[in-house]
Amino acid sequence: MSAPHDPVSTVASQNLSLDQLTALLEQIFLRHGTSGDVARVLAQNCAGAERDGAHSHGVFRIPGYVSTLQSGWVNGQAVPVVEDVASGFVRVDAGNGFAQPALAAARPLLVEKARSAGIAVLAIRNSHHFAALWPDVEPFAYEGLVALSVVNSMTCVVPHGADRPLFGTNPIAFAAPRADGDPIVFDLATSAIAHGDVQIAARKGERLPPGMGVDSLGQPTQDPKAILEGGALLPFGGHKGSALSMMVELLAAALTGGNFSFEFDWKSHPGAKTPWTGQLLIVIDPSKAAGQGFAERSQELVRQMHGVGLKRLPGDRRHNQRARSQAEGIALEASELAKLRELAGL
Ligand SMILES: NC(=O)C1=CN([C@@H]2O[C@H](COP(=O)(O)OP(=O)(O)OC[C@H]3O[C@@H](n4cnc5c(N)ncnc54)[C@H](OP(=O)(O)O)[C@@H]3O)[C@@H](O)[C@H]2O)C=CC1
Ligand SMILES: O=C(O)C1=NCCCC1
Repeated sequence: MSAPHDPVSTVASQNLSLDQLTALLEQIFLRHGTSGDVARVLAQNCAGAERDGAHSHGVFRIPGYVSTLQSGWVNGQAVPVVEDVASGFVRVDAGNGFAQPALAAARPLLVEKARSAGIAVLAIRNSHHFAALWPDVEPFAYEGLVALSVVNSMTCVVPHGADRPLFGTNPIAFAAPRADGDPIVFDLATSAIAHGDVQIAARKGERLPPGMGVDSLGQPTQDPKAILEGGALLPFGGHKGSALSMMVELLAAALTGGNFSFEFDWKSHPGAKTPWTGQLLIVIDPSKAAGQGFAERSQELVRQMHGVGLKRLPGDRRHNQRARSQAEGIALEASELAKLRELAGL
């Protein structure tokens, strides 16, 4: 591991390769009771998020993973049970384990079904998702498939027109191949801001932009601590984001057999940090569609978007950061790296 000094800020940082960071995180997961399979999948996911500059769901989340594992809230040894239920439908019971190993276990069958039927659904229940959602969909697009996924989280968002929280931050991620470039990918919370970004702002002592959340009295606030301590978030885009959040609850929980965001009680389980919910994926094989090749059509859309002055597509920032991380390594603050090494028992 090299140990350069960040020339811009006064914070010392160290740069790790993706393999080095993945190995370190894998060691942490193993040390805190996960199986080898679970450790590998979670470490790759989390290191990939950090590499792409998705900081709210990168190594920032590791203490939360450790806490939730130590508390016994989640089963780090769970073996997902995959059920082949219909020509276009796969179900997985994640066994109170993490969602990503459940997806990994079901993935070959899901892809086989999507390619033969043109479309396939994966319904994951009894699962914990503590990560960014784009890593779950992006790989499908690199294989020429279109993928959409939703996952619900924990009650902290006030539905539009209501006065108390009910929904989770409920992200939606979408990935589609294009002919000439990285896939088109977006991944967004249906809350005005992700819960992780509120935690990061609180930690840094920063105020939030207006319109993100309310305090414990339901009054608008820009103080992240007031949102975290008895307050709540708002959906993005008023009634529109609220409707999407409701849809996520229906697809990720009602359709999968998982918990709604309001249905699990982690307050009586000290140390629990991970929402115990469900996840839905829809995978489409665009080669079954009519007309010109899908990837060429999506490339044409991108060309037209650039033609009207668009500079940044969703995913561009991540891919630029990925290229930087590949060239220079993944920069971690020295104190952050020291904490990870301690958790790994080094
Ligand atoms: N597991 C869970 O339960 C939850 C996870 N999350 C995760 O939190 C993460 C952050 O979510 P959120 O804060 O909503 O994400 P952002 O608002 O930062 O970004 C949402 C999407 O919009 C794109 N984007 C952002 N700004 C621009 C711009 N100016 N022009 C064009 N595109 C833009 C991003 O691309 P780019 O990435 O390239 O910036 C991204 O695809 C997500 O990964 C989400 O999955 C959130 C809630 C719950
Ligand atoms: O940032 C969020 O919002 C969440 N991320 C991980 C799971 C809980 C909600």
